[in-house]
Amino acid sequence: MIQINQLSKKYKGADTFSVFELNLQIEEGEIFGLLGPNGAGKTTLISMLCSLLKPTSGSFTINDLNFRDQKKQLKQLIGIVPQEYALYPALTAYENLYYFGSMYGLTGEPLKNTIYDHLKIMGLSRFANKRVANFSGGMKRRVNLIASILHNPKVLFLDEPTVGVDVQSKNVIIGHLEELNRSGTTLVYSSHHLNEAENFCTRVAIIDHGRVICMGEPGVLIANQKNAHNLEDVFLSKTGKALRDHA
Ligand SMILES: Nc1ncnc2c1ncn2[C@@H]1O[C@H](COP(=O)(O)OP(=O)(O)OP(=O)(O)O)[C@@H](O)[C@H]1O
Repeated sequence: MIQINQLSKKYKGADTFSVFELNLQIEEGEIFGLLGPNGAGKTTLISMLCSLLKPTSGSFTINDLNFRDQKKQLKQLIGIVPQEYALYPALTAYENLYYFGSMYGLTGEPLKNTIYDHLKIMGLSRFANKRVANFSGGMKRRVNLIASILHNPKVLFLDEPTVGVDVQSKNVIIGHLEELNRSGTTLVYSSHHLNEAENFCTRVAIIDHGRVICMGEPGVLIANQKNAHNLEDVFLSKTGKALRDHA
């Protein structure tokens, strides 16, 4: 369903490629994890797949839609949960969600009902009419997630959806994502939470320096890596222990 062929990105003025000749196939119904150290290229890859960033070379299709000629149809098919909050702090949760829903052509009662349904599942019903500016990080993450799924996307891209949230919010977010997946949404998610990814993902790709260096079901990767007890052990064996500081 997602077919990525030799996809590369070199930012303007950069010396090196952030994503380099990357090939990947993600099947319908998967929960696919993109893992990798800071600067590995996860956000760059997700941004290209969401048509937010133009590839330098290579190609990809989602549900056989080509990113060059069928961008408009492709955007209707996908949802994006960005790493940064894409919310208007001065608006209430409901107003934010109504705005995002209307961007996908949703209106009136159906949109209103969908918003209230999601707010309820996310434990936010009583905050519907409160300004987002006063929300905690976990509440903002949950509103951010709802904003990206109101149009019921076939594929949802999530860039670190549980970063900076408490365990309670994380459980609600992961639970809702699993429910979405059960009802047919393919999830592609990046994270630094390896324990979470180990339990949540059907398959993961470990990315480093813009390339896939290892891919498979978490359990199989752990079983195949000598002395590995969990995905973090596999990750460290594949990517090393050196810090990835850059400025
Ligand atoms: N707008 C940009 N201009 C130039 N270089 C960029 C830009 N955005 C990212 N990069 C570089 O591209 C590389 C990949 O960055 P990217 O943000 O995709 O990594 P990441 O795996 O998402 O990292 P993190 O886990 O820290 O979010 C890094 O070297 C980064 O410095």
